[in-house]
Amino acid sequence: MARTPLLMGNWKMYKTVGESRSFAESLAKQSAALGASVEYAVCAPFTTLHVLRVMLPSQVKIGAQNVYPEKEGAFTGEIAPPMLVEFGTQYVLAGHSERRTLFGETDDLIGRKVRAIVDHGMRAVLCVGENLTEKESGQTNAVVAGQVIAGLASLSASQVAESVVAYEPVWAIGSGKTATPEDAQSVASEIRKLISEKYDASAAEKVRILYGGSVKPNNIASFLSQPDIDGALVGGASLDATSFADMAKAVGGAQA
Ligand SMILES: O=C(CO)COP(=O)(O)O
Repeated sequence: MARTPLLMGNWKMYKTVGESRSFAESLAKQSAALGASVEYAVCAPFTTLHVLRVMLPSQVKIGAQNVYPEKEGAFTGEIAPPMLVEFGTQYVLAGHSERRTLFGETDDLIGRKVRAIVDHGMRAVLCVGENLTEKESGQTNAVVAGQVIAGLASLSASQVAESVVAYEPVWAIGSGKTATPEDAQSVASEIRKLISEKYDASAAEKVRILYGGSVKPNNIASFLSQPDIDGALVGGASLDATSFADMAKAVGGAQA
């Protein structure tokens, strides 16, 4: 069964409401680039979700970059899953490497976030990836496997099937260096094999695996043309509407 490709932007801590409005207006003018065979989403700062929901072309879904794994409570500064649902949020990132390294998120907390996202009817995008030291010491597959197992631990096979795993080597994020498409494919294939072993063949067949790390309009097709890579999670190159539209065109081409 064919998996629908997913082009997902991660805006990180960029864009005010005014800047988000400009992005949405510009992308709306280029919406012919958003082909029907691909799914699109933008994971934006909480403060911009409303304006994006109202103004983005309807093909582009709304995603959040973080969530706290409780329904409500005395957790100053945090955002609860029902608050995201109310905005029409369909995807939520969990375990981005910046959250793991800058904010000390553990595999245990990330697993609880994934569970909370799914429990509230949204789709989790579990981010995994090795750092440079781990890559150079040949630990990539072991590190990624540990993060995948812990992140998805509380989900059933059918919930895993509906989720997304984003393989983002830490050394490739914002560095201008990418994994080779072949290396990214090899890790994606290992992730799929692991999910087949831990859950079942159907979950492995259905779960979407994205590559992230210095993806640009001129290299995205080389990743999407790999058999186990179903899309891209894009930081810097997703901030500009024309660049987003160019990637949409390239993804449509790669899947044609
Ligand atoms: O971290 C990323 C997406 O989540 C990747 O960022 P860049 O595309 O800017 O390298």
